[in-house]
Formats: sequence, C-alpha cells, structure tokens
Amino acid sequence: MALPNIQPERYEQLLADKVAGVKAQFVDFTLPDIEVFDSPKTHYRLRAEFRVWHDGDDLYYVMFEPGDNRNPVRLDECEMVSPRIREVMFELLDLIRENPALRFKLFQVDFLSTLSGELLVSMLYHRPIDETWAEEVQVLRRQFNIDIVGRSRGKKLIVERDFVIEKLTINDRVFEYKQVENSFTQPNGEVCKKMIGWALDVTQNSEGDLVEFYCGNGNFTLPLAQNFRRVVATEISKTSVRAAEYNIEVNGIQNLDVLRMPSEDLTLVLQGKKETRKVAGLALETCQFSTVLVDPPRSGLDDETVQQVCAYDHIVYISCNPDTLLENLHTITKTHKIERFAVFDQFPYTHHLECGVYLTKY
Ligand SMILES: C[S@@+](CC[C@H](N)C(=O)[O-])C[C@H]1O[C@@H](n2cnc3c(N)ncnc32)[C@H](O)[C@@H]1O
Repeated sequence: MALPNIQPERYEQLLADKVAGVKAQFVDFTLPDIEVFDSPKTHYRLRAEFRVWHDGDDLYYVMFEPGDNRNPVRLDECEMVSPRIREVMFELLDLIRENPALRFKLFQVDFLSTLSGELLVSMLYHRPIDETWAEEVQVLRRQFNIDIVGRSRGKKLIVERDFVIEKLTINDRVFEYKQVENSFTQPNGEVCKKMIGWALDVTQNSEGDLVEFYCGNGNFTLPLAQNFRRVVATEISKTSVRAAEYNIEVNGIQNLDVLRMPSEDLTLVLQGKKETRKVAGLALETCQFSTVLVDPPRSGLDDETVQQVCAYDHIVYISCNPDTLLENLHTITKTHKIERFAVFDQFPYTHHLECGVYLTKY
C-alpha cells in the first residue's frame, strides 16, 4: 500500500481537482451534472496493510511513497485508517515487539475493520507458525477484543474467526454483511454507503428484474433487491459467493440468487451459447431483465460483457478505473444515453476516483 499525503485543510480543493480531471477526461460525452460524494477527511479506510520493519530491537510499521518501493517511511501515526484500527494498531505492535514468539519473522500486518466496530487482524510470517503461536496470540485477542488470522507459507491459523460482520444503514434499513479476510470489500465504509444509496436512487421505480455481474459479497445486491422483482447475480470468488449466500440468508432476502461463475460464462448462458447445471432450477428463461449492474475490477468489461450489458434497457456501471470506464463507454453510448454520472471519493489524497454511471437505451 502506498502512503497518501493526508491534507485535511486541502481536501475540498483536491476533490474539486479530481472532479475537474474527470470532466476533462470524459469531454467526448454529453454528461449531466456530475454528482459528487465526498469522504470523511481523515480515518476513512476500513482496511489497510502495513509492512513490518525489524531494526535491531525495534519494530515498526512502514509504508512506501507511491512509485517508490525502496525507501520505507516509518509510521508512528496514521490518519488514514478507521478509528478502530487507529485505536489498536500501535499498541498491538508494542505487545508484539516484546514477545519473540509473535515478532519473529513477522513481515506484514493487515487490518479489516467495520463501521460497526469489529476488527480482524492478519499477521503474515516468513516462517512456519503453529499452535504455540496460536496460544501466544490469545493475549492480543483478549487485550483488544479482536479476531486474528496467522499466515505463513501454505498455512492459515484462525483465532477465532476469519471474518467481520459489518452493519450498514441504508435509507433507514440496516443491512448485515459478512466480510471475509482476503476477499474483496469496499475500503471506505462511509463512501460505500453513499454508493449504495446512489445505486438505490437511480434504480428506484424500476420494473422487471436485475442481473448483476461482479457482485462480491452482495454489497450492492442486497439493498438493490428491494427495487426489483428478481435478482440474479454472479461472482467468481468462492469465498465471496459463500459470504453473499450467508448475507442473503441473514438479511432475509427472498428474491435473489447468487451464482459462482465468471461473468464471461453467465454472458454465454444468457446468450443461449452455453449450458450449465449451475443455473438449473433458476428458470432464467422466465426472467425479464430490464437492468444490469456491473462493478468490475480495474480492467473493466471485456468485449463480450460489453455486448451483453448493451442488451438491457438500463445499465448501472460502478467503476474503480476511469480509464477502462471511458473505453467501455465509447461502445455502450452507441446504444445508451448517460442519464446520471456520479463520482465517489473512495481514496482521498490519491488520484483514484470511483465513478457511477446510469445509462438508458435510446
Ligand atoms: C470491484 S469488486 C466489486 C465487488 C462488489 N460489487 C462490492 O461492491 O463489494 C469486483 C469483483 O469482481 C470479482 N470478479 C473478478 N473477475 C470476475 C469475473 N471474471 N467474473 C465474475 N466476477 C469477477 C472479484 O472477485 C470482485 O469481487
């Protein structure tokens, strides 16, 4: 992870600069007024990874300047991470420093926290870990009320859980999400709530069904199910699909099915070019998909998936990479009009910006 230069006093200006950059980048398109969703100025990141530096008897966290992996910067404060991570991270290292069984060949500590106040800490080692380590680590668990995962080559030890439970209030309703260590979750919880709220807003009064590609643990899917008759969503990661299934159950959502399948395969199934037992019993032929939601990785949508999303009347495109969004929009806007365009400042003080685009077929 690179170290952002946190400047709360310049936050508004930096965000305005980013928005101006997006306007310039998308100048080829007729954009509606851009909706801008800001971030808390400090303590906004719910997950963070830190390298651990050993220097004689000393032990400290380091980060690197963007583009410079050679010169570590010692961290004695961190304004970027959530209050829960901040509360624990330095005191945790103080205890590790004094305990040879915990500090020996520890090279990285990852934190996954929630707005609901839970915290999972992953400790990564360049040596085997065993039950002795699992005993020793209990002192950290008790002191900070955290869950801990130890990782060494080919081995994962879990003390007591490898997940956290997030609770997000979206339009007065609380949604509960299982978020599992080492699987994708949105890093900025407050901004994530705004993204879900925006997606709910653009799809309100929708008719028909929703198909979603790249659904993760159901982050958007669970709340959006209320705007549709049926929802079918797909995701490639087994861990995320299992979490989504748990989340569907615990939130009592009845009209949503999640498939573990690459989006490329679901595209082929929907086009009638592929058959698979995975969709047996879903009666996909009875679905009336009016809307598609995509939230792809940075690489954006492949050509086949672009063709597939263009088959629907409405498209909600959430993007973490304006470059690939731009490329995909060149094709999508041949058939669809951009109705809404939003930017979400998931990553303050960096050049990254999350975008949301809502399009309707001409
Ligand atoms: C940017 S994340 C979005 C996840 C989710 N929408 C959320 O808000 O948390 C992209 C997701 O796409 C999944 N993914 C990556 N390649 C995929 C593919 N070819 N087919 C389906 N899912 C894929 C990843 O596992 C990841 O969960």
